[in-house]
Amino acid sequence: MQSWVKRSHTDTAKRALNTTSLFGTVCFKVQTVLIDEEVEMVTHCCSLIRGPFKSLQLFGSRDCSSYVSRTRYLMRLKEDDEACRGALQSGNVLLYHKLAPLLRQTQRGRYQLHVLQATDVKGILGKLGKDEQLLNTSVLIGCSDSDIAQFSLDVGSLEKAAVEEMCGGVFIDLRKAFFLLKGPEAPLVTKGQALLRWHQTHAYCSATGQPTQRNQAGSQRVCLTNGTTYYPQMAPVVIVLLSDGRRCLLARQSTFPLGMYSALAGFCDMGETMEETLRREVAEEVGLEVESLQFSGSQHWPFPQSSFMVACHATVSPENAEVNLDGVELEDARWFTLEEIEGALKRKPPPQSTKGEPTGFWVPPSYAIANKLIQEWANQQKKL
Ligand SMILES: NC(=O)C1=CN([C@@H]2O[C@H](COP(=O)(O)OP(=O)(O)OC[C@H]3O[C@@H](n4cnc5c(N)ncnc54)[C@H](O)[C@@H]3O)[C@@H](O)[C@H]2O)C=CC1
Ligand SMILES: [Mg+2]
Repeated sequence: MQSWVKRSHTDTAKRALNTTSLFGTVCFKVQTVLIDEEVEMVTHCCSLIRGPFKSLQLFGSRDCSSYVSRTRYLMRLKEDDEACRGALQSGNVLLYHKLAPLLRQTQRGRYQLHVLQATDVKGILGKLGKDEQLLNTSVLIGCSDSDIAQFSLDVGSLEKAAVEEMCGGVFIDLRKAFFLLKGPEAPLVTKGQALLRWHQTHAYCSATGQPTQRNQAGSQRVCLTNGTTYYPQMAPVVIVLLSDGRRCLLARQSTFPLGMYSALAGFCDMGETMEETLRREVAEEVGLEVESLQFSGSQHWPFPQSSFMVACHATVSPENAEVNLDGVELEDARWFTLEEIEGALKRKPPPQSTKGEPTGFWVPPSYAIANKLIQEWANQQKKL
């Protein structure tokens, strides 16, 4: 049956499919990509190639999990500028203004990410008399559960209040936004910001001083003069909760909010393993020798720049648990009992305007991986 389909049309159909989002919206994309008289033929070709639209999936993904399909889809968008531009046209866009994300308040007063369609963004740009090309400066940050490519875009060149009014949202500083958002929205908003910030600070090659050019997805930049490729980077950090079997060690820097204590953390030196960093940081900051360690999890941490936090539990012997503080970085470090930790986990952070020491110490909020380490330690101790 396929023999009567002209090869050129089959190829055109394949190209059209390659510029669509993962599922759905095929008819729309075909119509935008092709001239009218080709649409019917191409639509038929599409069904021959992929089967009916409803079951259309790229990469033969009926056999794969949807996670694998989405991952492969994103991988291709990073490699294929044209496909990425196509995905952007029907994608979801998170707006930022000078790196502050756009949130909206629900009727119950809760804050959510304000996710816009690319067509809405174009409408806003048009109304504000800006070139639609600004949309093309978006960077790819993921793929939604409904298989729509997700992008982030900084509209810092537009008037903030005007965009807020048109969108019915508000741009909120990331530190606050991170605290207000729940579930997967928090890491998504930080990823979007981190990638935009990386592009804003890597416009030039550090070897030649010449401009670098990004790919459409924003997953890399290339120096036009010497061809060096730059990729977005995170600085690796080890964060560790020390235990002497009975108590855990928390510390504070003078720059922390009043009363907050956290796990020890430190940047990896060039060439170090995670284990070496952990051992060194503990020795440097509190003068203790680690006996054993156990990996717990990891987190991208956007403050003040992008860090890749690797979280571990570690033990020291109770006989050698006397803290010898490095006063340069830390203001205080103390051993805390399970009872004290349980109290701190329940305590809410004091309002920022609070003057003087709050009554009782508190620990980082749940979105910080330090909190997870502390929770894990407390749960473990309760079992003993
Ligand atoms: N998500 C979480 O739960 C927590 C995250 N953190 C984060 O961990 C990171 C590291 O913690 P610190 O105790 O401050 O590290 P640290 O103990 O290594 O000390 C910071 C110092 O290390 C030097 N340094 C070396 N490489 C650096 C790099 N790539 N970037 C910045 N400074 C570098 C600088 O002199 C800086 O003053 C911080 O960004 C902090 O925000 C800290 C505690 C909890
Ligand atoms: Mg440190």
